Amino acid sequence: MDRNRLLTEDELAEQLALLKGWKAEEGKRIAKSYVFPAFAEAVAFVNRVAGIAETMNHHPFIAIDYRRVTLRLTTWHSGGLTHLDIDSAKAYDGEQNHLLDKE
Ligand SMILES: C[C@H](O)[C@H](O)[C@H]1CNC2=NC(N)=NC(=O)C2=N1
Repeated sequence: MDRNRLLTEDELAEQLALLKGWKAEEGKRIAKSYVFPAFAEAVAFVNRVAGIAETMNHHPFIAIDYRRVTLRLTTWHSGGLTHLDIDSAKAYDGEQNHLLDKE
């Protein structure tokens, strides 16, 4: 399957239903905010996200606002949302759960 192909609205709705806390923005991006107990954990999470992004060669927009990290995903070369964005969101959420396990 071509993971660079733009998702249809139905595909996007289906995929978002499988993800927790990710919201579509103008049908072109998906975004999620994660809140951590302290700034240091927020930064550690961003470093994990960076490692995943490099491995997948698919990079999110990242905002760190003290303990809140907001990630935004879109596939630049496709001009919208693809399976690459969904795959990335799942990978980041996996990292997040890992962090929660630690607490
Ligand atoms: C050359 C390199 O493969 C491309 O620029 C990659 C890098 N990371 C990327 N990240 C995202 N979100 N979309 C892209 O189209 C993309 N393309």
